[in-house]
Amino acid sequence: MKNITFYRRFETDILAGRKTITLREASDADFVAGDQVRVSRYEDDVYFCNIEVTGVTPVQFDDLNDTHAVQENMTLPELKQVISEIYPGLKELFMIEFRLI
Ligand SMILES: CC(=O)Nc1cc[nH]c(=O)n1
Repeated sequence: MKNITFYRRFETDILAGRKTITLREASDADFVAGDQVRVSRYEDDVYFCNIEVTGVTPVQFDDLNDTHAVQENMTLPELKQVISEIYPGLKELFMIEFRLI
């Protein structure tokens, strides 16, 4: 089974179903719809759930919108700030949509 890690601060939102996408650089987006993926925390690799990937779509940083922000349980300015901190200067992102399984 493939694995993906999330920062610890996202764990509660994922488990509550409030965060249903993740925006990743290309090297971290090697998923296709239907993949069942083990999820662990980036900081300590502690497992916390499994997800099913429901879609993978390229998205430009400059095209991020309120729908993406809602899917991340953030405001759009918060989302742009977070992504800018994780991937400074990166314009081409991939939106991985998922559901808890
Ligand atoms: C570990 C890691 O890169 N986590 C990320 C990155 C972007 N979005 C996200 O939800 N989680």
